[in-house]
Amino acid sequence: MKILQSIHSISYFSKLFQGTLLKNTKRYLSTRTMRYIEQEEAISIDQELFNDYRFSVDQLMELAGLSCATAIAKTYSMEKVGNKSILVICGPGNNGGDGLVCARHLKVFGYKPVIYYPVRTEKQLYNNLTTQCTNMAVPFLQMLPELSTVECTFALIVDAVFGFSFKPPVREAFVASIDLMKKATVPVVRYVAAMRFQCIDQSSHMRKNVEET
Ligand SMILES: NC(=O)C1=CN([C@@H]2O[C@H](COP(=O)(O)OP(=O)(O)OC[C@H]3O[C@@H](n4cnc5c(N)ncnc54)[C@H](O)[C@@H]3O)[C@@H](O)[C@H]2O)[C@H](O)CC1
Repeated sequence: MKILQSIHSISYFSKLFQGTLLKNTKRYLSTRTMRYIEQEEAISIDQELFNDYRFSVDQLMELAGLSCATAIAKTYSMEKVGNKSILVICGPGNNGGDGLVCARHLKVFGYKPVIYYPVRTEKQLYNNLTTQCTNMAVPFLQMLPELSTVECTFALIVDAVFGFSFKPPVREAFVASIDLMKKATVPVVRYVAAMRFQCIDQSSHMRKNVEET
């Protein structure tokens, strides 16, 4: 299995704080080996960004989505993707919001994102994000495509289903999406947005250590 990663977001944070690194992130930024972080660690980093640094949800979500779209553009050039689309599967929470932002930036970069967003949460933030995608001609699918359709139509899948508020087991509305991502042979892109790490994983939906490339 080949795992690719980008350190774009880490250098972004280094620059942002001009050496005054967040106490929770410091140990990650000081090492060259990246890894997935645990749920509690991700939550505490987010809390620090909100409470100590006074970031807003919109700001963090924009950074997460842009970082993910940037990592995709660096890893999967327009030439590699060719005429194919990118399927962005969005969950009901902020991780899904990150996915909507990612889709919008992918469109700006010249890709053809298509969104599957089966459970919409009625909040102004998400309504605004879906309006932006609609107005930018990013289509929303009413149904999850079949595996065979995914394999021939999409160059990759962006997994923006759950972040750190996920509590197993997966509920009915997302079982098919998770199953599709497990079975698909096209690359599945996912990220740990709280750290703005971009981890691009070509196979399963399970948490793994990230190899350095
Ligand atoms: N904290 C922030 O404001 C930001 C975080 N970012 C990213 O968002 C996620 C955390 O967001 P949150 O909304 O807390 O949670 P999730 O996206 O993980 O989803 C919660 C959502 O999912 C439902 N749910 C939970 N478990 C299940 C399940 N087993 N089956 C089905 N549905 C489930 C739950 O009911 C909620 O509706 C964080 O990881 C970051 O990636 C943003 O980057 C910026 C702001």
